Amino acid sequence: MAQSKEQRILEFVQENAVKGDPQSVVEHIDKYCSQKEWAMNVGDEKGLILDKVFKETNPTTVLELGTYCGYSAIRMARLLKKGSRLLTVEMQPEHAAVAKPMIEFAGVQDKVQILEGATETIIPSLKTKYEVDQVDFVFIDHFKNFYTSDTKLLEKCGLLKKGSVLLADNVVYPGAPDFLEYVRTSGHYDCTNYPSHVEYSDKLDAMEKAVFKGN
Ligand SMILES: O=C(NCCCCCn1ccc2cnccc21)c1cc(-c2ccc(F)cc2)cc(O)c1O
Ligand SMILES: [Mg+2]
Repeated sequence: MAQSKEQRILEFVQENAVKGDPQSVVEHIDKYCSQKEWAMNVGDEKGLILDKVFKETNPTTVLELGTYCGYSAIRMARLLKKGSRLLTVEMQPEHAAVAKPMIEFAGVQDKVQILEGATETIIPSLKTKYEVDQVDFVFIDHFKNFYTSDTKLLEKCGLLKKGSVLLADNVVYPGAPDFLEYVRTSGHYDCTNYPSHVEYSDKLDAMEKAVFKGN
């Protein structure tokens, strides 16, 4: 079976990065995807925005929608305080199959749990099956047309508390116009836009922070 791009990224990391060093793994994924093959990691430019917002939030329970190769999960896990955990949802098995060894190579497997499946089935099971009470930080980076429905689902399932932070990637490109419309007009969120660029590109993009104001 021919190797996938995602498997090539993993191999490059395993052969060049420092095992157990999440920063080294992040740097090597960026190196490969900026110099060899483009891939849809949040990347180094938007990654610095993710770091900043994550540090400001200092979350205990983190949810990520869209794992891909594990880049943003590793980027966040390297900043997680002791006793905190990150749950990341990935619907595509071939991506989860790369993210798992990537997360293990980075040495953050004890903080990160990959949940394989669709968000619409996993989100309603977080409280019962994964012992989640509420989430402090949600990084949204999966199908762009799922951002709004999954945000509403998080609300409905009582997973958000006053101050919970949603940070959404790609709100300009590929774009999530209905999500922007919803969080900016629903009255339930305080929103901030962070202009940036598509990973490893000069195309314009942005991230949107939406802080839940409580029910
Ligand atoms: O499509 C993107 N991401 C989504 C990947 C698929 C998610 C699948 N998935 C995972 C969990 C899950 C749960 N439920 C349902 C589906 C689920 C994406 C694309 C670009 C991009 C593409 C072309 C271009 F020319 C420029 C930019 C850039 C990004 O940063 C992106 O994030
Ligand atoms: Mg993205």
